[in-house]
Amino acid sequence: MPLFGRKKNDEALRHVPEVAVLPEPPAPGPDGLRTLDQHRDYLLGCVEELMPFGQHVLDSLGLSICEDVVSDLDLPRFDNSAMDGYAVRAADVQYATDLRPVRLPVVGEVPAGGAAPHRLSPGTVMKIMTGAPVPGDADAIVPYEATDRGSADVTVTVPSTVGQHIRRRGEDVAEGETILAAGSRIGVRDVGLLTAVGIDKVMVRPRPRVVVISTGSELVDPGLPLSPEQIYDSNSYLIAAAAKDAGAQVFRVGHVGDDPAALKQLVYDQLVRADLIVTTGGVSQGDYDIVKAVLPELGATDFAGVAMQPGKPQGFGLIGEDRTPIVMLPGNPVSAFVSFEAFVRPVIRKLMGITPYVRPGVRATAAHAMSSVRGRTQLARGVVTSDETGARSVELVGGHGSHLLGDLAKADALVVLPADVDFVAAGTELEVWPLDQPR
Ligand SMILES: Nc1nc2c(c(=O)[nH]1)N[C@H]1C(S)=C(S)[C@@H](COP(=O)(O)OP(=O)(O)OC[C@H]3O[C@@H](n4cnc5c(N)ncnc54)[C@H](O)[C@@H]3O)O[C@H]1N2
Ligand code: MOO
Repeated sequence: MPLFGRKKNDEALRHVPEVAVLPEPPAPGPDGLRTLDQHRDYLLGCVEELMPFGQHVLDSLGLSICEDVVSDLDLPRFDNSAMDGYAVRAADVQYATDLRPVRLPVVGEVPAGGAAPHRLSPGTVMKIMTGAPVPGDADAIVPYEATDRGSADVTVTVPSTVGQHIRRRGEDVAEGETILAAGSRIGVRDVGLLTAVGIDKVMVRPRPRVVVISTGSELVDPGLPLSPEQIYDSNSYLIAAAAKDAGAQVFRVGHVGDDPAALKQLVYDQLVRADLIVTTGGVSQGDYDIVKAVLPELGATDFAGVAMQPGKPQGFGLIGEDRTPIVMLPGNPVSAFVSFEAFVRPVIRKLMGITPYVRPGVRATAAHAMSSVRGRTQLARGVVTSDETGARSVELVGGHGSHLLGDLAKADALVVLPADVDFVAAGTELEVWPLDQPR
């Protein structure tokens, strides 16, 4: 059943937009496969950053800003007190001690938010609260603790120096200063700074709306009973969680059975709210691998073998009237996850304008010998440890099987075993992709 009010008919579903043409895909190697880097770069070349728009500053957390932000204000805005106490002329109290206290009349009071008098006469003081503007000609603040806290007169028993406990106008941020450069990602502390200079909206690239669909007639939603031949749909949750972690606004549609018409209708229905669609399953050689069969009817698609393990069968397309990108991942759960890290996360980062699109890996030495498959970049699951000097080593968790979700959950990194080796000796330096690093 269609999920949205948009009118649909068979005619629309039969229509493959004429504009839907993909750029020339990378040529496969002699083994018929393209490399991981070639495939990722191809996908990145097929998608564009989302258009920026003005967003409330709190909703912009984690998003990429598309303008330089210049402060219209000095911070602090005016000279103000760092202490509750008395605004004084430092010269009047520079020699005050317990033995030689200085007594001065209190001629007024400045609360935070109160206007400061233009002038403090010599030989007088004013009560002042933290954050209140410093009266003209006052050049030091005497905290309550250095006085008898008097109201009409005050006795000062500690000497003061010029500038003491005064926060100077513009000493933190100067008017005209660039506080955030275009292309930066807005962090928690940026939200504090932006609002401190009075900015409530910023131009940012939005969170991509990512629709996640899993395919397979064997799938059942978690929480429901299973018959003996069924399994729970974990992929749609795993990929939805990963997309959320990457910064997307996720719509987890859930699973659809191996029914071509139902899949086509479902994907078509979702186009209205998708900046990116991610499916899992149905891209291999099986008799029921319907994604591969159906998606070309909705736009231009590219199904290819990538020289990686897991994650060899991959699909991509630009579908529907808006040429919405769709990434079609293999169904084995570890394959789907690894493919997400290799291809979908960079695509999401590009849509969001977050650079680098590909998160850089780190180096770690192999803690033990590792076997691999020559001709395929292996993305094995590993655990990284660091010694007291910060040097990292990595050991593998579990086997290479792309069904080993338990092992995947124990891992905290993907270990890149290069395509040109079938064996890695202990102590070899390897690239690893940390999984639990900040977005
Ligand atoms: N004759 C060949 N068979 C297969 C090949 C091949 O080259 N020739 N490639 C294998 C590889 S590698 C992979 S990866 C898989 C990919 O297959 P599909 O993308 O078509 O995925 P499915 O067949 O739908 O499922 C594979 C596997 O994963 C389980 N699965 C699927 N969806 C979910 C889900 N949402 N939650 C949990 N588990 C899921 C499914 O039950 C299967 O066990 O093809 C190989 N075969
Ligand atoms: O290449 Mo498949 O993705 O190993 O399991």
